[in-house]
Amino acid sequence: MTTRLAINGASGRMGRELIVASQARDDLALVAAFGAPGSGQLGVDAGRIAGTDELGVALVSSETMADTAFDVLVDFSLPGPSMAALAVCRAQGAAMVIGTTGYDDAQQAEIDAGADEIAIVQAPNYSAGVNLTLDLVGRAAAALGDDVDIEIIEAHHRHKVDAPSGTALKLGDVAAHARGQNLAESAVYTREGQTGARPPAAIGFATVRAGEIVGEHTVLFAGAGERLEITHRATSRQTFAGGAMRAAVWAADQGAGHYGMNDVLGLTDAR
Ligand SMILES: NC(=O)C1=CN([C@@H]2O[C@H](COP(=O)(O)OP(=O)(O)OC[C@H]3O[C@@H](n4cnc5c(N)ncnc54)[C@H](OP(=O)(O)O)[C@@H]3O)[C@@H](O)[C@H]2O)C=CC1
Ligand SMILES: O=C(O)C1=N[C@H](C(=O)O)C[C@H](O)C1
Repeated sequence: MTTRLAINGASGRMGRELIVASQARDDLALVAAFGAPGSGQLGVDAGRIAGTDELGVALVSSETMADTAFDVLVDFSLPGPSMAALAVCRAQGAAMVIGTTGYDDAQQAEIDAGADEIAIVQAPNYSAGVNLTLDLVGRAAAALGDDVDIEIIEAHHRHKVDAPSGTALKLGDVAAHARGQNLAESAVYTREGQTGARPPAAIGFATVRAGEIVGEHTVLFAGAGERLEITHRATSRQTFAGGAMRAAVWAADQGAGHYGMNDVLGLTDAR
């Protein structure tokens, strides 16, 4: 069976990669490409936007989303626009694959509520490598316990608008959970001036924004006389796009629920 796929944020960095990745699968048919209402690329063929052959699907304003039928919507846009997309998916009973990061608590609560009605896959990172990294970090944090200091360092391109990255926050959440801590109570997002000594249970975050770095994450476990570092480096956005396409096909077959990439990949411990 072919899944009818719609993409929100289709002319963005990830949107263009999603268009390309959708063409590599014969179980997906791209039926709609949505962009910002004011985009100068409205009306342009999605294939042309992505640098491939014409696909016969033009970029249209996301304000028209409710007029189009699809089985699954893949959203890599911004938190605000993805909330509007969520409302359309709920109204249509379509599944949603959420790649967008940077939600506030109220927006995340709306996503959680939406998952009572439709299948939602939400992951801050759709690469298989990062999802295995989450598993490894959970195991390392549990094994090393309170004897080590945990710091998370992430680096991304200069265009990224949210910090720390969604992946860094998820890594922190997994590490905190594995040590019986709550990330909200342990996280240290900034340090400047007379900070005082490091609280032992702190989970620190450091953010780099530079050039065109696709996405790099290191979790540092520093103890007495040794240091363990677990690093993932994405070198192409195709790794995210391919994973999101896999999630889209999977989501189309699921009942209502809030799923992660661990469910799509069949991993039990990773998120
Ligand atoms: N989960 C994962 O694996 C990954 C997640 N991400 C996340 O995906 C998101 C997008 O990243 P990226 O592609 O780099 O960002 P971009 O800014 O390149 O893309 C976002 C797109 O959303 C569009 N947009 C803005 N407003 C609307 C609207 N109202 N309706 C529809 N589309 C709209 C923008 O259009 P315009 O430019 O015309 O304003 C733009 O094309 C980020 O949150 C990022 O963190 C990124 C990579 C991997
Ligand atoms: O904005 C990006 O580019 C990325 N965002 C995601 C995040 O916030 O974790 C995933 C990836 O690292 C790229």
